[in-house]
Amino acid sequence: MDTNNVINKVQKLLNVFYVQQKAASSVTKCWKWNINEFTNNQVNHRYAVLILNRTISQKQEFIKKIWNNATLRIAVDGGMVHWEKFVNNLPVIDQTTMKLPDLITGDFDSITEDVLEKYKTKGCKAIHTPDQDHTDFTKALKELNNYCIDNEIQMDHVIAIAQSSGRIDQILGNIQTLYLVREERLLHPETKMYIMSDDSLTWLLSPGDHIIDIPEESRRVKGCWCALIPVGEVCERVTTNGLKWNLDNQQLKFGRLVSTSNTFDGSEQVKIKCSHTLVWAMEIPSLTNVHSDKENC
Ligand SMILES: Cc1ncc(C[n+]2csc(CCOP(=O)(O)OP(=O)(O)O)c2C)c(N)n1
Ligand SMILES: O=c1ccn([C@@H]2O[C@H](COP(=O)(O)O)[C@@H](O)[C@H]2O)c(=O)[nH]1
Repeated sequence: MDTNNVINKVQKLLNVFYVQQKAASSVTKCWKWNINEFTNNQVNHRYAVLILNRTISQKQEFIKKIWNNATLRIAVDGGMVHWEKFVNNLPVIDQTTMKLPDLITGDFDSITEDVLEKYKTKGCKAIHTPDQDHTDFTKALKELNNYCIDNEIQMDHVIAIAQSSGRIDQILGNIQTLYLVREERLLHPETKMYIMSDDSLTWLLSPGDHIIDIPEESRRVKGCWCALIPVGEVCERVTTNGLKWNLDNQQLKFGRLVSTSNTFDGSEQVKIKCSHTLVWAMEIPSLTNVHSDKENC
């Protein structure tokens, strides 16, 4: 075969590859979000829980269950101190039932030395992540991924327990971590990543179609909030179903329209089609005691 023939053949192969890639990327992706898989401890779902450096504000019963049923438990730096406080505040009989963290990670500038030593002695694995160009949260997810690869397991969900109060740099930094999970493939692409803050869950909606199962309580409790926020980029086109204030092929953009204080219309599912990435956040009242006085619909 002469050189021209070889070049022709390679070009044809490249064309086929290019057409296949284009076809694959033009297929709209559809994501199904069923948070009951971890909020209600449904069996057969693998998830990891991380405790970030904020007070744990969810109900004790909820945290006990989600923590003990997790496949992997990580305390991130000062998160370890909050976890210890949480356990010490439980009735004595419950304290012994709490599983230990599998990993304690971080640059260790917030955890106290005595707490770190105490849990190392109890057998928890401590991983020092000193890099100062990434947050301890981001680095903890890298360690989580290493753990999954080493142990040949794949998580369905990863839930980081934080708070949307206090330091605004940390609040936005945590959203940045959600973006890094996708952009830098910090986790397996099928693993869904959430931030749980007080009585809400936040996650990223990538361009495509999304079907979110709405827990019964979020539909029933009057004024349960949800939001669609174009944090990382302008979202040129958004269409929704299942919200009180639906969008119809509209643009979401800071300085123009941002969908905060939206709520559900009672449908079992919310459907969202978005051309660009959005931050989705929703209230799940039973996670905390704060809104227990809210009216039922
Ligand atoms: C451009 C730039 N800005 C800021 C920093 C500093 N920085 C970014 S992430 C990080 C580590 C933060 O650690 P974390 O434990 O997540 O938060 P802390 O409570 O220690 O502030 C630091 C110091 C940087 N490396 N580069
Ligand atoms: O106010 C805060 C402080 C921290 N976080 C998150 O927790 C981790 C660990 O924090 P350390 O201060 O290093 O213990 C940090 O990376 C943040 O993701 C927070 O959400 N709010």
